[in-house]
Amino acid sequence: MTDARCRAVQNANFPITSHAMTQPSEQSAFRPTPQDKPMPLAEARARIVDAITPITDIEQVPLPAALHRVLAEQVTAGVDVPGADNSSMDGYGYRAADAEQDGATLHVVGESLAGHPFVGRLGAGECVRIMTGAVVPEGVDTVVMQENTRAEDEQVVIEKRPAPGSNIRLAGEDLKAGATVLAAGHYLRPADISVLASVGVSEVSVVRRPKVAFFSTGDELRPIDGPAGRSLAPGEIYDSNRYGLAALLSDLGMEGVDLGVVGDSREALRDAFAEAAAYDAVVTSGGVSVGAADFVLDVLGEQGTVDFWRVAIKPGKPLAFGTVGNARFFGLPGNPVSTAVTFIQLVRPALVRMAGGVPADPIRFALPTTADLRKNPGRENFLRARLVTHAGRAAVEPVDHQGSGVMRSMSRSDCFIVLPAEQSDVPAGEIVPVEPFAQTIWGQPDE
Ligand SMILES: Nc1nc2c(c(=O)[nH]1)N[C@H]1C(S)=C(S)[C@@H](COP(=O)(O)OP(=O)(O)OC[C@H]3O[C@@H](n4cnc5c(N)ncnc54)[C@H](O)[C@@H]3O)O[C@H]1N2
Ligand code: MOO
Repeated sequence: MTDARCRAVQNANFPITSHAMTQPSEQSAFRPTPQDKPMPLAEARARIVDAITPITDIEQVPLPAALHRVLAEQVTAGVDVPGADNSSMDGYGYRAADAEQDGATLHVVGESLAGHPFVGRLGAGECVRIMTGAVVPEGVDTVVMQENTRAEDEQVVIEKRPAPGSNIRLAGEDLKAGATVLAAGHYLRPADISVLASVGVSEVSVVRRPKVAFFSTGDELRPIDGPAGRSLAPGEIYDSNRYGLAALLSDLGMEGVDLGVVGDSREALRDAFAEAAAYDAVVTSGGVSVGAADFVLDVLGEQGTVDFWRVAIKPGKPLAFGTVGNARFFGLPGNPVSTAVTFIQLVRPALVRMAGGVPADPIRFALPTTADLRKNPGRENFLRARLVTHAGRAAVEPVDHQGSGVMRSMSRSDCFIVLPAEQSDVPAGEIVPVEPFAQTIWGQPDE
């Protein structure tokens, strides 16, 4: 294929969701070449997220099972929260007009407890003992906290008056009946479960979880649960990526479907692609570079479609994105750190959108690096690093070994140092952009 043809297809912004694109056809003959410039990460991310169609299948689940799911429909409040004006303090409720100065004495005519309201109306010079959360009786407009009073038999002396209207939480001040509690697309966190319970919701409609098939490719790979007692043959390595991918998917709340290890042959890959095509998404590791045994891109072209190949990041350059059947396809590079970085940067936002959610923009902040950083201009770099306190100030410390095969560099880190594509070496002490691993992944719809 000529460069010109590649360029034309890459720039055509073709509708990736169209039926034609999901069938092996002449269009699927599109193959990017290593002469094409890798795509900048921001463009790849926008392109992938735009290409994702959110799942619209709905499931009804009891509220306690809705944690970490995405609301499929907006929830409207059926009641006011709180349901009635109530006290925010244990103390005495009275009419401000009856206590014009400190030291005013009022007659205690009853009690209002949470769950046991005072029945009746307050007369002049009267007050009720009232507890936190108890309904404010008719006529009461102010509550004084108990510590600022002195009880004397049936009377109470208000030693220090609060401002009129104090310590009363108004009906509906949190939510009014009829108001939107949470919008469709809201990712449910523990506080949301509590808010939904506060309006009496016992069941919610949530989006079906994406089913994501994953497999690793490579003749050298040995599953960790292979024949007991057999040691690794020469050239074999344990298949760590598949387990890492399973964990990343599970962490994101996806339903992962493990299709195992697929050998480095076109036939084996064709079978695996055919099986994977039935899912919502497919994530693979390995076989996407230019090596003699790298067939993933070829088979993707034959059995599905290639949208783009190669992203200008390090690690993670030879990523392939496309479709296979109705599934979105993410062919991640095999070097373990590259697999993890591309999953975090590109697959994760795509799956959040597929799950009906809103991918949050990555959070980055600026910190000085404690060590020199090596960097060749060309690709955006994701160095693995730790947040530290250095000479009494927050700083970021890169880990020693930054090779894309050194997975311990990720496991010992808690953040990336993100160096822009055009950046060259950075001396210790310079301020660099830092992206923490632990950050909000699920944004929220406008509510
Ligand atoms: N001539 C070129 N060679 C390479 C290029 C290039 O541009 N030109 N790119 C390099 C980059 S960058 C990466 S990343 C790798 C990616 O290659 P593949 O996706 O084809 O990955 P493999 O060759 O299959 O494997 C790479 C490496 O990772 C190990 N691996 C693979 N799968 C697993 C697994 N499931 N668990 C653990 N380790 C795995 C594999 O054994 C290799 O060591 O290509 C560079 N080459
Ligand atoms: O850029 Mo590759 O993905 O690290 O070795």
